[in-house]
Amino acid sequence: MVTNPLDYVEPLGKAGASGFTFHVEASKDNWKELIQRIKSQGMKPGVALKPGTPIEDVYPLVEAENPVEMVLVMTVAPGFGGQKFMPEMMDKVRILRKKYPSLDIEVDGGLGPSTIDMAASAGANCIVAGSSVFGAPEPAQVISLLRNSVEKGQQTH
Ligand SMILES: O=C(CO)[C@@H](O)[C@H](O)COP(=O)(O)O
Repeated sequence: MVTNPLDYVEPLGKAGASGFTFHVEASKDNWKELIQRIKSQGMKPGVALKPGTPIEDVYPLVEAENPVEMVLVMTVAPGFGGQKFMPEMMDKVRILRKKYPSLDIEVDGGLGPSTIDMAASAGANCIVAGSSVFGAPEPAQVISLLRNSVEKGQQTH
């Protein structure tokens, strides 16, 4: 998480990033400008929210005339890898999936073989996984397992 996301849009666009996700908590006054600039750099805009932030805070950004295309539900406090997954965040994912059936919904923090089914069945279709993949003896196997769980979850939504 950065506090001044606007400063990073152009550098990341020029570096070739395909997406740019900013925190709703850090963009209360300039999210419309951020989305416009992200798209003008050819990137897909997403908005993230911290565990303590109500899900309603992202609705205006999803329903805007020029909307974000992904919502990232943080399942740990932003800061570092290796934290414990917060299952109570799945309520946010379920609410979003019901309200926006075709929206990309990402989860980030503590995702791995023991938690992926909770996220996938709640409706998440994009997964950020750090330690469960990079700490695995066979990272490809963990990635396959995560992917299979999400594909299975998608069939029920
Ligand atoms: O950057 C963050 C949290 O700030 C996350 O992207 C975590 O780094 C994910 O790591 P794991 O929880 O999967 O280890």
